[in-house]
Amino acid sequence: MVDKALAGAGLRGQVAGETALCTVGKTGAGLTYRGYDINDLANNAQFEEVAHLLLRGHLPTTEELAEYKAKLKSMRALPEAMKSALELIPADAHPMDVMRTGCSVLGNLDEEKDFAEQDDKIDRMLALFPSIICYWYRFSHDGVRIETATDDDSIGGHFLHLLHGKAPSELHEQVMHVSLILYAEHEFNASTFTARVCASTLSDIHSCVTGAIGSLRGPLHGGANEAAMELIERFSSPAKAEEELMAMLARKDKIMGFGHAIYRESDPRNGIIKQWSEKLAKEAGDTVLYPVSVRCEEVMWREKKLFCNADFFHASAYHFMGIPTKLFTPIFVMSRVTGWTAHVKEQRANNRIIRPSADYTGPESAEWVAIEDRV
Ligand SMILES: CC(=O)SCCNC(=O)CCNC(=O)[C@H](O)C(C)(C)COP(=O)(O)OP(=O)(O)OC[C@H]1O[C@@H](n2cnc3c(N)ncnc32)[C@H](O)[C@@H]1OP(=O)(O)O
Ligand SMILES: O=C([O-])CC(=O)C(=O)O
Repeated sequence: MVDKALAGAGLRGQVAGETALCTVGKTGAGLTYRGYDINDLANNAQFEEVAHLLLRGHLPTTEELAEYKAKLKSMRALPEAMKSALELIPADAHPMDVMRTGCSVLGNLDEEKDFAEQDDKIDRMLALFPSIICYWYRFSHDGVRIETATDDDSIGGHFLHLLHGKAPSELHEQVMHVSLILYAEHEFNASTFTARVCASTLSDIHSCVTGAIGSLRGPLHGGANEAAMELIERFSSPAKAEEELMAMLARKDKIMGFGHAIYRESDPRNGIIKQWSEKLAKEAGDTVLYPVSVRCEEVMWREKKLFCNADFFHASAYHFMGIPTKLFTPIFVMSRVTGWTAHVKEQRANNRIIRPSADYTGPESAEWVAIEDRV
């Protein structure tokens, strides 16, 4: 990959603040949340433990985890006014717009009146986001009004249960834990920075998260997992994938799910989700999608030294669990809400309004022309 100078466009390489939450690429390819290596977290933890780590500052004890999960579980029911709002959104709406609207509506129904309420508001968003997307999806696509107050043990299990109308297998619930852990936090990425800028004006927590959802929606950020799926499902075999990818590269097309703003040689989340995707492929009896994905990875590295980021193998993994492509990025929201809000808390605890400067490139001075004299 071209080793661009870490300066200039896109604020690359510039330190824009401090955080105790996460390091990205500090030791080469590493990723840590509050000092814990991502491999240890993904291999051993449940997503709720990681949420507790990010939001409460430490890994929970058994009692703390049980209490935290019970609290989240008790908050899964949607308010009637939220259901009415979701029922107004058409089936062809973009699910990330549904998430954005759902979050904003929640800000009206459950306003954060004081920062002392932040933890409760955050927990409610964490508990409600799967309910919001699944209620809208099932109502608009299947014409059913689902009950969202399930007794599922985990957020990922709850999501799959609401989506498919039945409790998930152990394997699928486990993959959801891993996926939600991998997506939970990533330092000053675009959507988190959006949340921090909003927080720096002392705005409310729902505004911070609503803005962050908008930033995550784009295909250069969270939207890449859906774009990656749309790419790989076009290929009927690894050979076909190679042929078409070579043509895309010759056209200088951007290949979604590859490359990264900070990592230079690999994304540590890729190897983890790739392994789970392979397991799911075996379970599903897949002989095309996973081999196609592997060939894409090989070709991109061979030709361009571009590597898969967190999004690429998430596409096939989610697909094997029967998740519709358009719900991929909303799952990212269900996870990253922990990172976003941990950053909002951090920003609030040591705040100064974020307001950088710009190099002016416009005209030096312009002479006023009355409207009737303008051409
Ligand atoms: C969870 C996440 O948000 S991870 C990111 C998800 N996004 C994607 O997968 C979208 C595809 N990837 C990209 O667009 C980019 O790699 C980004 C947005 C992630 C990073 O952008 P940048 O920091 O500008 O990339 P970087 O400086 O490393 O790019 C170096 C060169 O490689 C090229 N390049 C980078 N990624 C790709 C790609 N996926 N396909 C083709 N070429 C690429 C760039 O065009 C650039 O070439 P140039 O110097 O001729 O303009
Ligand atoms: O850090 C970034 O720029 C994007 C990313 O991988 C993430 O937000 O998970």
